[in-house]
Amino acid sequence: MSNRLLPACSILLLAGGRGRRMGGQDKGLIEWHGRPLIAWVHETVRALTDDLLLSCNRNQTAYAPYADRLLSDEEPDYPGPLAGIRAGLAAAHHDWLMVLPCDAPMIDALLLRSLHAIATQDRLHPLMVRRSAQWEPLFSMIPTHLAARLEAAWQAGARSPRQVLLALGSRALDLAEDDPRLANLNTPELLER
Ligand SMILES: Nc1nc2c(ncn2[C@@H]2O[C@H](COP(=O)(O)OP(=O)(O)OP(=O)(O)O)[C@@H](O)[C@H]2O)c(=O)[nH]1
Ligand SMILES: [Mg+2]
Repeated sequence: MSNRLLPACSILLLAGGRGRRMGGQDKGLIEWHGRPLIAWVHETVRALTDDLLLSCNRNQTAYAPYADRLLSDEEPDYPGPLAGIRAGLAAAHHDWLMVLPCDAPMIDALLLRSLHAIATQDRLHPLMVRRSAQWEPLFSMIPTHLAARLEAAWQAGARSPRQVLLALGSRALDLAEDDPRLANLNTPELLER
């Protein structure tokens, strides 16, 4: 069961950020309990897809072992995670794109299987994790046939993944606000945990 591919699902790991709160470090490559953050996420997702994409804007050589294909943003200067999602949707080989951040090392495969199972009950809409009232577009599933609509939103100036996925009719997967599997490591203090 745990080694089974998620049907029709590409996975995109987002590691294309500036890492300002980490002093400008490339967050996915920061070590946490002896390994880069991206290695923890990679270990969890590797067996789930045969189309593993990774969005990064620097250090391509270091990231290469953690994906089948690397993508980078078309626009310079870090336009935000929607740029990575846009590139991922255009590149994905499968009907669905699962989007995950590079800095959530405690994400687990059971949660990702649930996200996939619930999303694929409905072929039309994205599914986003929601914690209390907070939508989390970087833990999401997007049907790749929505690429053209996302592209239109991008061309119209949209840059917020949350707003775009809501406009595309995203459904919610409700999880507890303090669900440890979703913990994001955004600052050096959090790395001490
Ligand atoms: N492709 C791409 N991904 C991004 C961009 N900005 C952020 N991300 C990714 O989106 C996810 C969530 O972003 P943040 O947690 O804010 O990370 P960050 O932007 O590197 O960090 P801060 O500069 O401190 O906000 C991370 O996995 C980032 O790598 C971007 O401009 N392009
Ligand atoms: Mg950011």
